[in-house]
Amino acid sequence: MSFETKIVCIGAGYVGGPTMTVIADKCPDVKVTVVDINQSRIDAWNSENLPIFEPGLDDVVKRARGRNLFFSTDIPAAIKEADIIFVSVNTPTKTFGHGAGKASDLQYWEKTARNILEIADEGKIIVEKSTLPVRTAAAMERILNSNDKGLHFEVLSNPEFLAEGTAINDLFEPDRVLIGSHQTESGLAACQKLVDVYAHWVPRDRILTTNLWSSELTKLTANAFLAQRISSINSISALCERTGADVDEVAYVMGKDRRIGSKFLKASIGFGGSCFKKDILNLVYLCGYYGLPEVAAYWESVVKINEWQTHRVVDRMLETMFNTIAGKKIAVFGFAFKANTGDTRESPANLVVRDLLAEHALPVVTDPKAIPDAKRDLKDVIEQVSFEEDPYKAAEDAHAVVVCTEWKCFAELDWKRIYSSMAKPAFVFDGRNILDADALRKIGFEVTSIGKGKAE
Ligand SMILES: NC(=O)c1ccc[n+]([C@@H]2O[C@H](COP(=O)([O-])OP(=O)(O)OC[C@H]3O[C@@H](n4cnc5c(N)ncnc54)[C@H](O)[C@@H]3O)[C@@H](O)[C@H]2O)c1
Ligand SMILES: O=c1ccn([C@@H]2O[C@H](COP(=O)(O)OP(=O)(O)O[C@H]3O[C@H](CO)[C@@H](O)[C@H](O)[C@H]3O)[C@@H](O)[C@H]2O)c(=O)[nH]1
Repeated sequence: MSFETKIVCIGAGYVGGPTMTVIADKCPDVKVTVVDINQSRIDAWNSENLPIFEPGLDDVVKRARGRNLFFSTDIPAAIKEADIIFVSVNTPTKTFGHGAGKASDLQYWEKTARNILEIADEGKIIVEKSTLPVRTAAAMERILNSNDKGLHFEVLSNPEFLAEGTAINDLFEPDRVLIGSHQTESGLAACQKLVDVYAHWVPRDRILTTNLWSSELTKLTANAFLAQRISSINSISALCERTGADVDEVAYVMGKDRRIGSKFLKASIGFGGSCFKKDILNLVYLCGYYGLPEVAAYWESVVKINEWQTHRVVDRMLETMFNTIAGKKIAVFGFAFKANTGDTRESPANLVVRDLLAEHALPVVTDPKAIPDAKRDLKDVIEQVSFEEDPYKAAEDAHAVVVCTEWKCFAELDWKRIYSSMAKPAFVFDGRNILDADALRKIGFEVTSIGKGKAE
């Protein structure tokens, strides 16, 4: 079958895989090829065992794969035939040199630009799908348009707003799709081509177009605002614990004010994931770079409060468990950074486990999806941590259970059974406020929740 439009996506990760799968599903007239340098990732995308766990993803891949959706490591062939190239490679925080610990590491990004330049023999539309510092498109254009083949590349910014665990739904029904372009004739024409792709299923009034820099900056800002809400409520959770206020009640009532809204006000042991911390630190770096130290400090505090909140978990454990947890088995319920994903990148559970080890406790990690990634993340301390698929076994003889991930299955466990197998007194630290604390107390547990002080 010949396709009118050919899309290629470089980078078959958490973003490239699901976004391209949905584009292929919704646009049967478009050929979509997802390429990656990682052979085993591509093999997994072509198998029954996809490389990432995302509810609903398997069915959509099955519908489109082999029809108009292809996964390949043949990057040159894909680049050659593409009209539109999405770049969705990783853009982690730089760990070396200038800007280390804050700035984006753009080496993977630049490599793809040079790869495209080397292989392409006609001009193409290049779409930034990765999250990037504002004004990256200018660098991309300089590299691409430095060719001596007389080719013109138009760069668009089309940041992705999906959240892991709900990616398929977020992609099927996005709040908005954002496309940034130059406001020139060729920029606007390229923008229209991408609008036409999304218009296959996204209502036109939800496809928003802006200039390139607004689009790039909006992505960083959206993540910073979401994370800021979590740090704000988490900071208040500490005050609730001292005063007898209940953070869930405070958040609920505040959220009823439509100007505030109810979402992203769930107090927790802190936000995790590959994006929030990285993107805020990038914003902090950019503010410094553009001579705005006060703005940088404002956003950096969001990350600082988050780390503080996670460290408070073991502090509170010590306070409650007679100032020592040395030699005590502690069951860590959940290692994924949030529910419904096996992703553990920047998971607060990682920090909790390390704090437990610093106190010479004996952590046992259980998680329905994330044990393989947990083992990878804890490689350096693997001898001191146990892993257990079965949460009941993880809790056997434990002095405490600490809930680190909001998996619904943890709330549905038989907590009487857990209580009977634990050392006494049996402590529960609910780092996500997902358990019925009163019911647990009736069983006999000593329960500590986030942002809930002693009544009266
Ligand atoms: N994970 C999310 O939920 C999410 C959501 C929105 C935006 N983002 C952004 O999207 C980007 C990708 O994130 P991700 O979570 O999908 O990362 P990821 O690490 O899961 O995937 C990136 C992929 O790019 C591949 N890659 C790197 N260099 C390459 C090259 N030169 N050629 C071909 N392939 C190459 C890697 O092998 C990897 O498979 C990041 O900028 C991230 O900030 C992520
Ligand atoms: O009220 C809340 C909401 C979330 N979280 C935690 O915050 C983290 C991030 O959650 P979420 O935003 O749902 O997941 P991500 O997949 O990290 O998605 C964020 O990061 C993506 C990458 O840039 C963006 O595309 C998404 O819009 C943005 O929500 C997780 O640890 C959650 O447990 C809370 O503690 N309280």
